Amino acid sequence: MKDWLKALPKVELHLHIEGSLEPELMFALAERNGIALPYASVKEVRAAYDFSDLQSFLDLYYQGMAVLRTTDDFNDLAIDYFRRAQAEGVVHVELSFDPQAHLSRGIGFDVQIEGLTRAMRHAEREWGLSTALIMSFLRDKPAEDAMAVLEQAEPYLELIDAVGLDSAESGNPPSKFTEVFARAKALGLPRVAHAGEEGPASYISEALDVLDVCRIDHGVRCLEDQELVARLRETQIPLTVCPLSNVRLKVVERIQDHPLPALLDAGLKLTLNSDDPAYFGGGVLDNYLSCEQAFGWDKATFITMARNAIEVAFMDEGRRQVLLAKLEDYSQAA
Ligand code: HPA
Ligand SMILES: [Zn+2]
Repeated sequence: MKDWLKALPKVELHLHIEGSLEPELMFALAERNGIALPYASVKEVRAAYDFSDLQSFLDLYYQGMAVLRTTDDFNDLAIDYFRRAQAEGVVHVELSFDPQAHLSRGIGFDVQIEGLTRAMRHAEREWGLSTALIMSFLRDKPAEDAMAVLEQAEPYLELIDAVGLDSAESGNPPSKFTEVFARAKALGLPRVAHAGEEGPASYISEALDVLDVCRIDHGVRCLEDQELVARLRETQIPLTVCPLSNVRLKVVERIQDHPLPALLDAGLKLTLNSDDPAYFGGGVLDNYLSCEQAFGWDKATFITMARNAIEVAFMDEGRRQVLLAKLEDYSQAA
């Protein structure tokens, strides 16, 4: 099954590119930029990744990304991830980035976007990997800051496929960003948002009602509201679920306790993703494998997950048809 899951054409819809920074690259970039790290070794970094909740992770996530300073750094970060992703059978990646977390360190928007989009072009050329870019707003910062970033992004809108909402969820409801998301919509940008990871089910409803999102990142707490579950089933709004992330951030205690089987039983449109692979113990394939081990899902279930992701990805219709056909061929051979 491992080989079969590896060769299954998989799509990654929920990936924070800054969360793909492996300790080895963190050290290399720190040296290149003359930055001192608070760790003596790669081993020490990995040992520090013992999180009690989302905030304890975010503290290290923002600390780690401080090694990213130049266009080359952003390029190298994304190339490093794309190389690993394609090697584990990922055929399309939607990477989100957190411009505010870099602007606040004096790193220009142009530096970030030029580095990331150079890597995206390289991935398409070198590995035939298609990509999309999601610009995420930090929900624990004022909405005015997000609006300012959106304004700054306007010259680059051609390069941005959607906007998102991430960082500390509790106490930062989607409605805080009503105007920002309305502006993004007016600019023609599709919208997604993290909701129902640590925050309540009502944040998922709010993201749908107020931000008019087309996908929910995480969304696992929807099960606390059966009316919402019915709505998600009827509309087939996709959830980008990240099981290993949920274990590492103690949203659930063990993978066996994860609500994925209940979400599946409820008829929801689910996809499997990695979130922050360098911090949570693995990429997309590891997330698929952990579900196989925990829930014993059959091939048909994994094919459905992979197909869901292709169906709801931000990709052109030609590419979507190619990937659907590729998946169909693969499932026939199964
Ligand atoms: O898992 C996450 N949740 C919220 N914000 C984030 N930013 C990076 N990863 C995450
Ligand atoms: Zn996330």
